[in-house]
Amino acid sequence: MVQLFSSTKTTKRQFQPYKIELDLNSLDHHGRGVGRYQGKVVFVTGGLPNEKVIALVTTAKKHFLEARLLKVLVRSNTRVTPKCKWIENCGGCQLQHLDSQAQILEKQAFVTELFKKNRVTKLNWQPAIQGNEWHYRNRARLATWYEGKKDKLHIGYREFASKNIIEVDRCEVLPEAFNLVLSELSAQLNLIKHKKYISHIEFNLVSKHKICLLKLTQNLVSDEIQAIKALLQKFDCILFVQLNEDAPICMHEKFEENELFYTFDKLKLSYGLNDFVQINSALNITMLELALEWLELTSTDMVLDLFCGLGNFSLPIAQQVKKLVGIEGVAEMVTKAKLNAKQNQLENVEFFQQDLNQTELKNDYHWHDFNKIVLDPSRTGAESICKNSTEWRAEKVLYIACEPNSLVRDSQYLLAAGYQIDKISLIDMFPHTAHVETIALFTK
Ligand SMILES: C[S@@+](CC[C@H](N)C(=O)[O-])C[C@H]1O[C@@H](n2cnc3c(N)ncnc32)[C@H](O)[C@@H]1O
Repeated sequence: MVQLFSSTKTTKRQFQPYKIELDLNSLDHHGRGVGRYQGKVVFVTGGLPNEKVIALVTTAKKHFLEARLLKVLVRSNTRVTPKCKWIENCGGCQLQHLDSQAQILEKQAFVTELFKKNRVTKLNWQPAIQGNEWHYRNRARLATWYEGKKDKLHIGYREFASKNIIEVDRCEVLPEAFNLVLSELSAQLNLIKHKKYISHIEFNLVSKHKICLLKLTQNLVSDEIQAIKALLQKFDCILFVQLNEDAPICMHEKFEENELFYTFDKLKLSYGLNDFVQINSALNITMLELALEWLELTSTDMVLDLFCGLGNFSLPIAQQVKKLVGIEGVAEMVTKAKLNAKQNQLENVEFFQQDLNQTELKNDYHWHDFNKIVLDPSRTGAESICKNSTEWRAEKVLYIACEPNSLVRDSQYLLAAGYQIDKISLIDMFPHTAHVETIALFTK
């Protein structure tokens, strides 16, 4: 049975759930089936397009209802049996009941529809980039909740749109190596006295290492650390601890920080446990290969990599071009990007720190200097930068988007500046989740 744990007291007025029968015709951006009932839009968790269902309304707002699936009356031929036993509650992989190829088509249709609303109809979709459907997350953070009355630490994921924690003993998108650790680690953590100081557990598969990072609100005592370390050693897993916002500390003397890296071809990219890196590392490689192919790089190219992080796109690009300039907002990431360039003997690169909400390039370069631009912003997108695109001379702009609404908004500026969408592809970075990642090439 699913166990739900809440860390907050609820004071909401009691709502009486009620059953409705309706047809569903699309999916929303959370992966919920969408239909109508008595003139109101209804979002049904667990429902799929082309289904007739009975659903339990759990929230009623002025313009919409939220409901959860009770029974499928007419079943979609894309419905499959979910692999995970927590699918109904866990906020992680809400699309597991939809066939994986149908997930791609639904996500593509969702992006197409967003563009269409903005009067963009020519997209030239390319085949989606896909990797492993399961066990693809190289990095995952699990939440904890300490239940004082029972002196029990619960470990799991947050429930959809809630602070509740769903306790899990395995996860289908975690590497199996960590599934083996999870239940024994949970038992071990429950044996220690100061378990309530553990706020999160993060698993990382880094180069050849398995790492478990415990985030703490207060220090554990030495015996507790030793017991956890010994348990993890059984699984060849390395323990790091991090007290609040301090840097993570490795509990194994022989482990060197420079052992945290990933590779692309012969390049070695080092990073720290708190740095941004792509979570699906296998698909990151495929994405980089596609980016290089679409950019059609030559030895005379001058390339600007905006939101460059620690150089994930910059370094592979720099190997093929005359000059690469990377810009990134976080100073520590700029330092890492510079170190990565140095350790790979790349001398045609420069990295600068700049808040890209400002549109002037804060260095010796001008927009006119670059004939190719890469944009890989976070979810809020690159609006300020793209507003400025009338000034660009670049013949190719490659936009990697983790939020389709931002991509569509920013595309309006690029299109107005004379760019066309040459091609677009879905990157299936997070199968079974509602997350939609795309790569789009603009040309002029
Ligand atoms: C999706 S990550 C991409 C990083 C890198 N391209 C990669 O593939 O690993 C977005 C990056 O944009 C940076 N960023 C976010 N907001 C920014 C801003 N306003 N100015 C500059 N960089 C920003 C983040 O620090 C992060 O490194």
